[in-house]
Amino acid sequence: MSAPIVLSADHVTRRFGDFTAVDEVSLRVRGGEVVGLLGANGAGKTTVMRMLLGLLPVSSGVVGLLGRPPNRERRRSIGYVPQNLGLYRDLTLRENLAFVADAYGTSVPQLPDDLAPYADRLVGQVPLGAQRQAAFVAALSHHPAAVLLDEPTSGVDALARARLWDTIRDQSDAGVGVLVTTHYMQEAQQCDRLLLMSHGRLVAQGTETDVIDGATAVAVRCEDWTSAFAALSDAGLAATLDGRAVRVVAASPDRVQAVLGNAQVTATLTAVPATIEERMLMLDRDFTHSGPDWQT
Ligand SMILES: Nc1ncnc2c1ncn2[C@@H]1O[C@H](COP(=O)(O)OP(=O)(O)OP(=O)(O)O)[C@@H](O)[C@H]1O
Repeated sequence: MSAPIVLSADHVTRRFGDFTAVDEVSLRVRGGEVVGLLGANGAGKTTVMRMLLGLLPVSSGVVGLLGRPPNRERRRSIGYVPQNLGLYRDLTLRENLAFVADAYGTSVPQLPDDLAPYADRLVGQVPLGAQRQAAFVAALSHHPAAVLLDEPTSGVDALARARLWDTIRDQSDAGVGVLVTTHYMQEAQQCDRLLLMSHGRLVAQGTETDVIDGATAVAVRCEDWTSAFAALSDAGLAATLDGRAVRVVAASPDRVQAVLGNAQVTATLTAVPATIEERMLMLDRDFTHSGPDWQT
């Protein structure tokens, strides 16, 4: 039997004045799964999370927390780490944890060993990685059924990030449903399922293979990679640089060849599978242009 649905949205829309920040989004998160919510800045991810929690009213549609409309009581069964972490900056780490335990009526959680040196420091005097870890401890202290994490590892080093992901995996192994936003594609690959948002809409979902959906990018190999990159960018193509490797999405190899030819840059072109990030870029361009310039 499948695990229960802990978070749900059905055709949820949120408008701010004339602006539609979230447009007809439907999603489900079940206990035990880690679902990644991806999208460019401003795509609507935080707004979705805040509506799921009932912290922001929907303009239309229905959200569910543990199968019912969100309310204060059901929020007590949820852990939430917002982008700003939600810690009180005028309290120490230890005081923050005591405060949260008091609010939930639970015992004060044990500080992990690596946080012990910071226990009695004010939040603002603690490195960001330790703040994030403490926010996790606080959000998980009452054994929630679902956890919402808004860019939980932003700005922390690789080791701290790996630790936080260990904690996320421990939670899902224990049956907790996790919805997590991230800008790190390596983290997206650790999710069981992905939801891609662009301009308020859900534009793709499923496994990494599902969301990439066979899309390809053009890899450009040439000596003069700086001229290649400049010419492609000047022509309005979506060119990216990874070291000296130039790649282009949403453009045919013929179009890339034509632009490079005009700029008198000699290059070898290969169609390669797109990454998640490139797929997101393509879907964003599909929205902002009338269509991908693949055909042009
Ligand atoms: N209270 C508000 N009033 C007006 N516009 C808002 C409000 N909250 C969010 N928005 C707008 O809604 C859009 C979606 O914002 P949201 O914070 O959900 O995006 P996001 O995908 O979480 O972005 P980021 O990755 O930068 O956190 C943005 O254009 C934002 O400016």
